[in-house]
Amino acid sequence: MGAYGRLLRYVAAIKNEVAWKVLIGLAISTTYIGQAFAMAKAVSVVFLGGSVSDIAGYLVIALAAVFLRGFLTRLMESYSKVVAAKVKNKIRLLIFDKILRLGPGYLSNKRSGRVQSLVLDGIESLEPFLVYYVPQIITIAISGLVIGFYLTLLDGVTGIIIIIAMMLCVIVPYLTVPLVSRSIVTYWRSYALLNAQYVDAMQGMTTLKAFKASRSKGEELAGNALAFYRQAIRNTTFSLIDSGLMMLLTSIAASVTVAIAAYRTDLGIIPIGAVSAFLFLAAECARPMVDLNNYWHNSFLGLSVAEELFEIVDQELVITERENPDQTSLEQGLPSLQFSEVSFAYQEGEKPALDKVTLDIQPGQTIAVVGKSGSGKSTLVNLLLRFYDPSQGRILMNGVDLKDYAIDYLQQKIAVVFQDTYLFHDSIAENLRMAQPQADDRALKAAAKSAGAHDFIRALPAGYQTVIGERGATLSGGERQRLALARAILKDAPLLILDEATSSVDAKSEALIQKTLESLTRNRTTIIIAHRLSTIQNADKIYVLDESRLAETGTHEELLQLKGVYAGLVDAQRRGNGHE
Ligand SMILES: Nc1ncnc2c1ncn2[C@@H]1O[C@H](COP(=O)(O)OP(=O)(O)OP(=O)(O)O)[C@@H](O)[C@H]1O
Repeated sequence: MGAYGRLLRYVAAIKNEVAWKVLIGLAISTTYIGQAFAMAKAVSVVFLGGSVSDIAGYLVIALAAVFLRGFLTRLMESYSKVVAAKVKNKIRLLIFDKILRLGPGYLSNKRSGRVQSLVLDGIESLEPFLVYYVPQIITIAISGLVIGFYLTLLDGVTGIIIIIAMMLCVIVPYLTVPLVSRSIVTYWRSYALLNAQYVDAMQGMTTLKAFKASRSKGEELAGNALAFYRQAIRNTTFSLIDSGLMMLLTSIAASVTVAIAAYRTDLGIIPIGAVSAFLFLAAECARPMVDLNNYWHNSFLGLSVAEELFEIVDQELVITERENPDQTSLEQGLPSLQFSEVSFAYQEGEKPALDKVTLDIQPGQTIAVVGKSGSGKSTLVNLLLRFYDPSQGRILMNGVDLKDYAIDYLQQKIAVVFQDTYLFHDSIAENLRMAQPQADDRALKAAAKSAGAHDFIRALPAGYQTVIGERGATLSGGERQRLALARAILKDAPLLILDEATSSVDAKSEALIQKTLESLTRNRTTIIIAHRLSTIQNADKIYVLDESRLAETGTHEELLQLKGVYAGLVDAQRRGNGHE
């Protein structure tokens, strides 16, 4: 079990905490042993005809052990929670960091609900193994050996029997691993599937309602919920059978030990006083075994989840940075950009999204990229941001290959307004500050004014402090776009990319934004991707993509004269707008 061994490395990372847990665990075991020992002594004294006053001291010790155990158990519980929070947080940060480094390319093939259940519930399920099982097995090994050794001193044969029985209790649960693990893996998969479908349904609620598909989606979810429920029951059944067997085994082990001790006493091999020691201490050997088995069971889900988590940890980074990457070449004036014979396909062997595309953009130019839907326009942006690397050809910025830049440095120098604006469930101010965390309120307002967003923000109940819901759900499409534009303006980067940035705003706002853009693009290199061709007529150069290839290049007038793809697009748009 590879994941099992690798998880132990995470335990090594918290070895001090584990050591403390073992110490507290040993202290708890000592109270049990002390209590059992005192009771064994008391019973021996009574057996040998002693009075209540003769056993008073033992009873006080037993009582003190009970109180001390109560305190230690509480201490152990709260300490375990602190350790658990710490280790889970560490693993979550590790996974989150890796997913961020893998980038959008990795996530585009994953379901958000699946990733969510893995990072939240999945990591949560590692707790029993990391925080409980491992320290418990160390505690048992030490306390069991001590008791076993002591009992062996009392009687070698019975002592060895109890040590063997304890070892069996540790080993036997491993025998049911294949059966139980299969059941738990299925349980986890059905849970993750249900979660993914639920998140999908919630996100697509409006579509489901609009297409009257909510009933059929609901039925599908109910079907999966039932499958999950059945799997959960099956799982519990396996678990109960297994822990029942374990209890039976430990009880048999304790009873057989006591019976053997009693028999050997009867034969006169061991003294009568030793039987009571076996009576109480054999039960003490059995008790932590049952706990251990429970922790083992609870660990199972985590062990199956760990395999998936390690898949992410092991996932090779497609986008890498070279050693000592360039972090200076974008400081020299406005950036130029050269795409030279760039080809790229999202999936190997599939039709390329870009096919031998060559662009030459001079510093400070405003260029436009147009083309039919699916012609590859947004893919250019994905490559510029290094979400993906070209499969062939090179992209140079200021004469340096994008692959030679530090990724953070490169991305800092590019401000993008994406086609599908993403706003977070936070205040407008914080959403804007994502572009520049130190920006003061005046800078926020100036950016919002330039993007034509200030007036609508002011009209909101809490102004810039208004929380706008997930994906900016409480705003209109146009308002979301204006905020995204304000965010890009605030970033103040030398390369500005507008991917359909004004497609959802009304004519009045667009006129205002166009004016802002004119001043904004004056001291920047700008790439505008637009469907509405009226917005890019003044671009220094227009690149026309068709079927992933660069079909035409020129100014608006030059392209119209060509009477090719661009002229066709303009014509189609005019007719669509009723200008014919
Ligand atoms: N993440 C992805 N995984 C696989 N294929 C993708 C992905 N993103 C885009 N594609 C495909 O790549 C091609 C180019 O897509 P791209 O988004 O660049 O087109 P576009 O010109 O920007 O289209 P639109 O104008 O509709 O936004 C399309 O065929 C599209 O289906």
